[in-house]
Amino acid sequence: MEGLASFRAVPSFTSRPRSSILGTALNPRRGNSLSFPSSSSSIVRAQQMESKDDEPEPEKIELKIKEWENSMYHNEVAASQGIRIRRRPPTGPPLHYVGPFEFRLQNEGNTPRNILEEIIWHKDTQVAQLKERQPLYSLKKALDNAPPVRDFIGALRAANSRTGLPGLIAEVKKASPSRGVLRENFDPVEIAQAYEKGGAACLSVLADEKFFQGSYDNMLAIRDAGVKCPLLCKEFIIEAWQIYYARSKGADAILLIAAVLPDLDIKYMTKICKMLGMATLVEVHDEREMDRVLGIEEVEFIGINNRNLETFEVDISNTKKLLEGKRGEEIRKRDIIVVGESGLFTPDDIAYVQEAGVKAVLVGESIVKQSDPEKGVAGLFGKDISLQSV
Ligand SMILES: O=C(O)c1ccccc1NCC(=O)[C@H](O)[C@H](O)COP(=O)(O)O
Repeated sequence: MEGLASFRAVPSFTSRPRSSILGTALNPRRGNSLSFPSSSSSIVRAQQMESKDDEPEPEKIELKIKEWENSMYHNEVAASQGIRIRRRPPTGPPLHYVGPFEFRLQNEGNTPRNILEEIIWHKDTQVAQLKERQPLYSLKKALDNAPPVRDFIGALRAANSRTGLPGLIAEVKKASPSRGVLRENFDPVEIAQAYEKGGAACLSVLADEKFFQGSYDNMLAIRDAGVKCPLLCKEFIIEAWQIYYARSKGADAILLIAAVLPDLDIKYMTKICKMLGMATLVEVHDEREMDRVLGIEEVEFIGINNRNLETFEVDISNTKKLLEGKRGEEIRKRDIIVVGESGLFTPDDIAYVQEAGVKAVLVGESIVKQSDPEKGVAGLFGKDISLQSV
């Protein structure tokens, strides 16, 4: 069950349908025809093969080829579902792929189209390195020593019934690409304890280091300090391996972003989470993503992000828009818990998304920036929602 490679049958070159956007070239090593992305602006460059001494081992070449095939296949499937984020830079087939030639796309370039794509490309490289250090079989063993899983969705439902307000997922976030550093004096445990005292039902802990200055150690430290709120590992998940990793660090829930993951990945990863007793928050931003996600029967927990992760634009009316009409009806019928995410600052904002139909909210900036985050929670809701209050 490790990653996509073993989950899907990787289509062979001969059996794979060749769409009009695919170019072809001869693969002398396999004696058949291969496909690589091409466009009118892409010029394929052929170079002389390096000397024999420079050649990597055949197994490594094979692995690179498989990775590249997978990534091309992923991009095709993703694009057919309207996903614009590419998993890897479109550098073309790996070196030695086609015998004496190295193919490389030129004008497509290695520049990510937006911040989300940049994050995903970085994540892809990072996960590959982490997996080498700790393969899935050893990670699975580590789960025996992981702290027990807590009921994330149950905690949100309980908070919602207790206060009559959306259950709060309070975010432990030092920085973000759109806002820069939010809090200089950042003590994750202190902040988590303050949120809990203030009445947060659950916490979201940023794990990404490069773009959010977060870490898995923060999550573990928060758990070790005795914080009882269930924890969402706020990470950009692209492989099943990351779910096991998050669990080993004490996560009770993970986030899957529909703008990044094809339906089959969402389905597969949701099943893994269920098996591990974890909750899966599936995040959408537009109608198309919402419809895709509602088409996946395993999904029971949906986040509507008011922030466009490609442009950073924030508009809380997005939550209302995606919950109107048939979509809202379906959500209520299936008793799916919806979380309103991002850009929530005032009691009026909370009332607005509650009116739209959310049972929970995910809030970072407005409360993490307060000198006293416990009071920040009360300020956000316009009243004390701590356990002592009700
Ligand atoms: O916040 C960003 O700049 C960002 C950029 C790229 C990908 C994700 C990003 N943020 C994740 C989130 O949506 C928020 O951390 C979360 O919903 C809380 O939002 P806020 O209350 O506005 O801090």
